[in-house]
Amino acid sequence: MPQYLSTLDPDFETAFTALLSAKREDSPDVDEVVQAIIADVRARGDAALIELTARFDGLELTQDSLRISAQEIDEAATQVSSEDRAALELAAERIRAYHVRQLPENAMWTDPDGASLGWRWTPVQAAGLYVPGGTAAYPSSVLMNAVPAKAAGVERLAVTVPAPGGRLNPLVLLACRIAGVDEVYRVGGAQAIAALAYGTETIAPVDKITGPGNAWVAAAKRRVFGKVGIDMIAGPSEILVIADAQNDPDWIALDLLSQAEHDESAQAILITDDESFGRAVEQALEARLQGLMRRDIAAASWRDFGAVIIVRDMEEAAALSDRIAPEHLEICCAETEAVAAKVRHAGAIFLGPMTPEAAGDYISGPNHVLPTARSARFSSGLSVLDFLKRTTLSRLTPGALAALGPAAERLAQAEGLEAHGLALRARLDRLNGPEAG
Ligand SMILES: NC(=O)c1ccc[n+]([C@@H]2O[C@H](COP(=O)([O-])OP(=O)(O)OC[C@H]3O[C@@H](n4cnc5c(N)ncnc54)[C@H](O)[C@@H]3O)[C@@H](O)[C@H]2O)c1
Ligand SMILES: N[C@H](CO)Cc1c[nH]c[nH+]1
Ligand SMILES: [Zn+2]
Repeated sequence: MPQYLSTLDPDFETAFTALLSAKREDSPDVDEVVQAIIADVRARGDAALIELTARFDGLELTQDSLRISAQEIDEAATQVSSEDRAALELAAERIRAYHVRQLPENAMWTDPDGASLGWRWTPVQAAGLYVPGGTAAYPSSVLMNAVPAKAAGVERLAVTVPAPGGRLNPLVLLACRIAGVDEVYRVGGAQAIAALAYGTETIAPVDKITGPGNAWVAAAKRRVFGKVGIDMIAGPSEILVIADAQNDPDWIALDLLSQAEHDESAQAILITDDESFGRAVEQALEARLQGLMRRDIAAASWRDFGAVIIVRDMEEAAALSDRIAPEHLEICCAETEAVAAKVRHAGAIFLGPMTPEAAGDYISGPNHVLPTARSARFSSGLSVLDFLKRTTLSRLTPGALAALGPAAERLAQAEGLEAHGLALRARLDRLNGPEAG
C-alpha cells in the first residue's frame, strides 16, 4: 500500500517533507561499507577485487579471469538472436544520432581591445563505464554510456559489470562490441568504482567514471570524486507521473511499475487531480504486480517509497514536481505542454500518453543515465559533454596588453600579489620604454 497524500489535508506539508527525505540510499551503513571497500582495493588491488567479487557476487575469479577476453565476447555475440541484435543496433544508432548533436563548437574571437579569446573542447583520455548487473543486466546502459563517450572521441573505454554467480547477459557483451568498448571486466559494486579510480594490477585507472548503479555504486562514486571525474549520482531509479483522469489507469500503473521493478529503493509517485483516478491506478498496479517476474522488488519499492498525491490542479502538480526534482517525469494531461513549461527540475520529461518512460530507457535517443535523489536541481543526464573538457585560450597583442595590463596590475596590487603585478609591469614598461613603437 503506497502513501496517499492530499494537498487539501492540513498535514500535507509534514507528510510531503517525510516523503522527500525518505532514506533510499546513501545511508551511513552503506557509506561505511563503501569506504572500507575502497581502502581495501587501494591497498590490495586485484586480490581485493577477487575476494570482494566472491563475497558479493558469488563468483570465484583469478587475476586472469577478471578481464573478459575478446574470444568470450565473440562467443557471447553468437548467442544473441538476430532480432535482439537488430534491436540493439537500432538503439545504438538512435542514441548516436541524438548524442552527436550535443557536440559543442570550439570558439575564438577578437574583442575590441585586441584580445583574441576562446575555448577548445577535448575528450578525456580514458573513461570507466559502470554497467549495472546485480539484479538485472543492462545492455541498454552499455549503449547509453559508451555511445556518447565514443561520439566525444574518448580513446580508451573500460566497462565494469558484475556477473553474479558467473552469469552475464550476452547482450551486455554484444552491446560493448557494437559501441566500441576496449576493455570489459566482470567486477561490480563499490570495488569496481575503486578499481577504475585508483587502478589495480589488471585495471588501469581512468580519468572519468560514468554510469548508474545501486546505493553502493552511488556512494563509491561520491567518494572517488576528485581523484577522478564522475558524471553525477545516478542511483536507484525514480518516476513521477502527472496524469489526469483522461488516462488509462493500467498504462499509468505500468509506467510506475517500470521503475519500481528496478530496485527495492526505486521510487514511483503519481500526482493527479482526481482521487478516484488515483485509486484506479493503484488497483491496476496491484493487479499487474502479481504477474511480474520482479514483483518482490517492485512490491517493496511501491510499499516503502511509492505515493499517490492528490492535488487541486495541474499548476499545483508542477510546483510539487519541482520540489521532488524527479529523475523521470511523465506528463499526461489535457495541458501537457503547459505543465511541462512550468517544470524546472527534472532529469528527463516524457510528454503525452504515447511516450512511456520505458521508450526512453531503450530507444528514443536521449540518455537514460539521469540524476536521482533530487540532484536534477543541479545536474543533467549523461551527455557527450560529460566526456569533454573545455580549455580556454587567450592571446594578447601588445596593444591589448597596453590597454588591459594597468587594470590587471591594480588588481594584483589590491590582492597583495607582487609577482603578479611585476609580471604585468615588466611588459608594460617594455611597451612604454625607449625601444617601444
Ligand atoms: N539513474 C539511472 O540513470 C539508472 C539507470 C539504470 C539503472 N539504475 C539503477 O541501477 C541500479 C542497479 O542495481 P543492481 O543492484 O541491479 O546492480 P549494480 O550493478 O548497481 O550493483 C550490484 C553490486 O552491488 C554490490 N552490492 C550488493 N549488495 C551489497 C552489499 N550488501 N554490500 C556491498 N556491496 C553490495 C555488489 O558488489 C554487486 O556487484 C538500480 O538501483 C537501478 O535503479 C539507474
Ligand atoms: N530506467 C533506468 C534509469 O533509471 C534505465 C534502464 C535501463 N534498462 C531499463 N531501464
Ligand atoms: Zn528503466
